[in-house]
Amino acid sequence: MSSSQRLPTILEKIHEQRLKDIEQAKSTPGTRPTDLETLLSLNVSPPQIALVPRLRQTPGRPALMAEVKRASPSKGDIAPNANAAQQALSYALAGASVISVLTEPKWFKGSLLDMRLARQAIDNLPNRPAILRKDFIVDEYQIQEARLFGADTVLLIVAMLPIPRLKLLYAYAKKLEMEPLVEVNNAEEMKSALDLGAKVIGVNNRNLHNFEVDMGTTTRLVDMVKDRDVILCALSGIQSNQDVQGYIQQGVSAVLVGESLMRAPDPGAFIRYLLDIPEPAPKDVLYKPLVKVSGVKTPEFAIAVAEAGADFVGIAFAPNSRGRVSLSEGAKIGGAIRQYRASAFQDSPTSEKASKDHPVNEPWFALHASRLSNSLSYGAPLLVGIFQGQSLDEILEAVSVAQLDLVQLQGSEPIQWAQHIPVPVIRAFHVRPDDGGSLYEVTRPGLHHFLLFDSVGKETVAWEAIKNVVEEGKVKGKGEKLPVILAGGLTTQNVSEIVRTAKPWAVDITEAIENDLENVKAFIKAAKAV
Ligand SMILES: O=C(O)c1ccccc1NCC(=O)[C@H](O)[C@H](O)COP(=O)(O)O
Repeated sequence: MSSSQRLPTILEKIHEQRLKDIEQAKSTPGTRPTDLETLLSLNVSPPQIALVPRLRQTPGRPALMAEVKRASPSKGDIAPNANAAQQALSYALAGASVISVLTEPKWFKGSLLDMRLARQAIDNLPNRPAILRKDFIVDEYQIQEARLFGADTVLLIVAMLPIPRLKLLYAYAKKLEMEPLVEVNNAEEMKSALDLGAKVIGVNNRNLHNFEVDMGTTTRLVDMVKDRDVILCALSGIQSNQDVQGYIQQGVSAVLVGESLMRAPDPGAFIRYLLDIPEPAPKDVLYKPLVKVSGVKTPEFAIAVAEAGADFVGIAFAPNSRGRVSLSEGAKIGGAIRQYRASAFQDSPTSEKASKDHPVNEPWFALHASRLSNSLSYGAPLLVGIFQGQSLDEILEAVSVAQLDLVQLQGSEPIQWAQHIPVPVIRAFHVRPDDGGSLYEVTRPGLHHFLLFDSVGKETVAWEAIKNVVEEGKVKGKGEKLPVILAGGLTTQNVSEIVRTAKPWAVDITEAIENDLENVKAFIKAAKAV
């Protein structure tokens, strides 16, 4: 024990239970200490990020540690039906720097699986928050579990640990490249944390003897860390923007919020309120879709299509495609597009310097759609190679020979191939009118970058069948639907109406209309006339 005070009863009980849990896990085949050692040496633990720089990314406002907490000893059930992955994703998209996941099952109704799923839900974000295993850590074994289940850091509670044990656990966490959050509740514990060399110290406003929350607990300890290289966090009881503002004025750098976030009907909106982050502009408005013209067979026609305002030029390498091009024809079209782009780039005003800010977190498909839309600002189209039933080697050869900007896979290829192709991938799905909810796999983030919905045969794409999937792309509190490319049966006559109802990110006209440039121009005009 670190102080002469008796451990609070609930901590004693939790401590005792956690020791039993650890013993049981250690004696279970598959999770014995030697198993965990082997798993760590195999590098199967997900890659980690460093806590301190992640917490320092938000100059001008405190970093938020947003907690997944279904229940607690002091409050009983808080949000017993909460979904850890969904909660974590909404925290991450709203600007949390850390997702704290309570993994204690008995009093907090949490688990390591919760933490793993929370991690998976945010894994494809370009600037994901760090994952904190919030538990009662008394053994190195729990730190190993934390790493294997995707944590970037762990909590060490000074009140629970004799100083020599605290030192060993702190050193072990550092050995696994985790800077722990060290929790204190009074000046004596703060001194122990500082002596330890802790870089991230959290002051718990909750008195663990009687559960009373005194928001002044953090305030009284602020001076002890002044002028030190320590990130000070206020933990517990934070419910309002005024609470956060008060701590900022006192020099607190981070706040940890559990219960009030778990009770908020819209956690994203609540985070924006807590941190004074403005509401994002709604994106679900009518905007001009991008246009992809596919089936281009010659360099001359590719340039004419580019000049007509197409955003993508599609060339088909698929053997059974009507507009099939050979590798050498593809190379000539690729060369022409590169040349066209170089002259468009020279004519355009000097580009803005790339932003040095950290990337903003957006859902996977929205992120890639907005990045690509921004990259089109030079007015030159991107070249897409379309493949069906071909080997990965054939695809890679065509990417290199024709200098493709994107690859379109027509659907029968393994979904993981996107990981092996060095340019972004559009995945096509052929939709039958009765496909309804069977399209969930297509929206899996982290593999292909863009979704193209095509019809089966010559019909117009069955928009109604995929409407729900596209609408459900909306992430709670973010209000964005899935950006999709629509193809199949689109014509100059029907495209305006489809754009108005389906609001696709892009539309595709296939077969390049037998080199009918006037039709291509009319299609582009109709698609963009919203
Ligand atoms: O929350 C409890 O009742 C509790 C009881 C005993 C030990 C720990 C406990 N909570 C863990 C925490 O540190 C809080 O979950 C965390 O600081 C968030 O607090 P809040 O925002 O008040 O939910």
